[in-house]
Amino acid sequence: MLELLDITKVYKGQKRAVDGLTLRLGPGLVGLLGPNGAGKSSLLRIAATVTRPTSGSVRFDGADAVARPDGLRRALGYLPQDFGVYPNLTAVEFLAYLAAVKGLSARSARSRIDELLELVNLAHAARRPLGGYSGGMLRRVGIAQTLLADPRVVIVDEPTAGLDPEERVRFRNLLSDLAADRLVLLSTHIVGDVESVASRIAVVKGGRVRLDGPPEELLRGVAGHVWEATVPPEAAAALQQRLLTTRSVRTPAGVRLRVLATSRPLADAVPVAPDLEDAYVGAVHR
Ligand SMILES: Nc1ncnc2c1ncn2[C@@H]1O[C@H](COP(=O)(O)OP(=O)(O)OP(=O)(O)O)[C@@H](O)[C@H]1O
Repeated sequence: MLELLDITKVYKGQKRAVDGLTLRLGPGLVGLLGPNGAGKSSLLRIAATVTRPTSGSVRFDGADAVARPDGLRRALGYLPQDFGVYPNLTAVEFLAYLAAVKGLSARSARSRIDELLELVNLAHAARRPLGGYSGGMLRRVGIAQTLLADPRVVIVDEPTAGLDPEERVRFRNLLSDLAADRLVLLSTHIVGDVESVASRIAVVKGGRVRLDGPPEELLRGVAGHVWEATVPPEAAAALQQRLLTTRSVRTPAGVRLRVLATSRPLADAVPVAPDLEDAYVGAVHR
């Protein structure tokens, strides 16, 4: 459906933000996971036809979406990282304004907006000015906005930034529902945002894909390589320097280190089942 082929983005006088990256995407929730500065936003802006790649191509249903972006734009809902609202408008007024910008007729926009505010659980606040909304509510307005034209592709850039844990869960579930019959491409630097909901995760660093596949496959990749050992607190810092540590927790018995290693890293280390955080850290530090 959406193909990002050998994409490179070089900003003026800057290093490469995206470096020969290829992703072929179909329906489902795809998590683009990577540390700050990995190139996620740059890639999503290119996928959303907001920015052109320096080289490489974007194809939507086989057609060139760089030279002729209109087809993709019609099928697309995009929530940028820096999504802003007009604080004096109510949710209904703001969405009606955006619907008009998108060229939707006032009548179809009206019923669609009611539907969407219901979907994102904002019907109760529909007629309140956005200036009084919480961060989580504004993110949900942002999501509602992406869905105005019933898009086949939804691209959301770090939508959970600034949300509290409860809002995060609600948001994750909403995106997961949306992905039942469309492509939802979501960027984040938090493994928990995509764990349990993504059908596919691509780990990006330095503008390249370091790891890509369904979560189960990512877990299989580190199976047998994750270990835990409890070490004396005074030894922990040096060991963390030497070993690839995915977690360290202070316990009454000492510091419990979780370590990625192909063979037993410490005499009393025991093998443990991997989780996605292990796979992510492994991919980013490889
Ligand atoms: N408009 C721009 N002009 C110059 N450099 C840019 C621009 N946008 C991004 N960069 C640089 O490109 C690199 C990748 O940035 P990008 O925002 O795509 O990464 P990211 O993974 O989304 O990170 P973050 O989560 O911090 O937004 C960074 O080094 C960034 O400083």
